[in-house]
Amino acid sequence: MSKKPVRVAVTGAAGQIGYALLFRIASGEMLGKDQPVILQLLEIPDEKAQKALKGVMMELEDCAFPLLAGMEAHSDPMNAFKDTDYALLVGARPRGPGMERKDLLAANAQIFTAQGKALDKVASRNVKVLVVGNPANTNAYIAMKSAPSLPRKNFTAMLRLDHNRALSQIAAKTGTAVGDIEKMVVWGNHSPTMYADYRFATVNGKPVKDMINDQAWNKDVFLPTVGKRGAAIIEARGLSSAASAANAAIDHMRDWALGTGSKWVTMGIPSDGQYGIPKDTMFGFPVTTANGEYTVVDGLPIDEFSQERINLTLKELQEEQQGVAHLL
Ligand SMILES: NC(=O)C1=CN([C@@H]2O[C@H](COP(=O)(O)OP(=O)(O)OC[C@H]3O[C@@H](n4cnc5c(N)ncnc54)[C@H](O)[C@@H]3O)[C@@H](O)[C@H]2O)C=CC1
Ligand SMILES: O=C([O-])CC(=O)C(=O)O
Repeated sequence: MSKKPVRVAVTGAAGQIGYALLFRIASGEMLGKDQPVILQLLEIPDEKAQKALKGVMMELEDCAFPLLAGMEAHSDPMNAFKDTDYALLVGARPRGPGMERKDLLAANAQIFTAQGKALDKVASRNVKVLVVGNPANTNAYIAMKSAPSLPRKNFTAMLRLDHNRALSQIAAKTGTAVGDIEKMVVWGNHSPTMYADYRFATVNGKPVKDMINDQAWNKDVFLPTVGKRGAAIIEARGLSSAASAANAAIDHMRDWALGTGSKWVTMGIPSDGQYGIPKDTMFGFPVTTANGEYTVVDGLPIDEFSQERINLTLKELQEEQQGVAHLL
């Protein structure tokens, strides 16, 4: 017997990440090739955005995806999030000319407060929320704080693109296959302060750290390359990462829903105090997942260099949180 459809809400559905994301969700790449989905798509109440969304929906129709059990266009989160099982919050206000980080934070705080409240009221009590829109960690924190009746653990931020970027850089450096690398970690904020950490990584069981054995490369090449990759893509493409961001969102949700076994992945999740990160800070941690739940890989040794990097990204996140505290 075929499975009951699940409801997947996507915000910013007519944007460039949306265009790279929706077709893959509808084809079963996120939740499995046997899981029908109903897409509940949210765009701003603007004629041009809603018209563009209709165009994307026409294309989704034209794919005749067997797993696409329904599709809705919305301009109000209270409708878009009704009974939703999964919510991918992609839509956000991008940084415009002359905008400071705090202006961006304030503009997005309004969006994510409203969306958190709507999720709180109308979503499934088991909803799995992934925030992609930047600043992703703080937006996820705001949504979580605005949804007090939902479990905190339901709210996550996307660090998976950083994780995947780190894997590719290590594969290139060591001349190995991406798929053979295990135990990569990216700590902290989705921003250039993130700490991509390959101290525990292995390739076919061999330690990557020993294969590279070059702390100067780690500090001066690897970390800046991964940390500033988003800016490098913008510089090259004239547009920010979209297909790779959508791919990371699929990876994040698929692993959360379907399980990783013993494989480590990075998720931005509200801290329970692990590694000295204050409770509720939306922080990138190594996790494994099973039965729809994630578990932090705890107790890893943190050396002096790593502690410094973790402190730096934590400080930035705390400043972002303080910047929006008056709005919550
Ligand atoms: N966490 C991560 O790793 C990454 C995050 N991003 C972020 O993802 C976000 C989306 O990127 P793109 O799709 O390239 O941008 P985009 O500008 O192409 O699309 C964003 C869409 O969101 C819509 N939108 C804005 N406010 C909304 C709201 N309140 N409700 C519903 N829809 C709303 C806009 O109308 C637009 O269609 C940006 O904030 C970007 O910085 C991008 C790449 C990686
Ligand atoms: O840098 C940006 O604006 C987009 C982004 O988050 C990324 O590519 O990591």
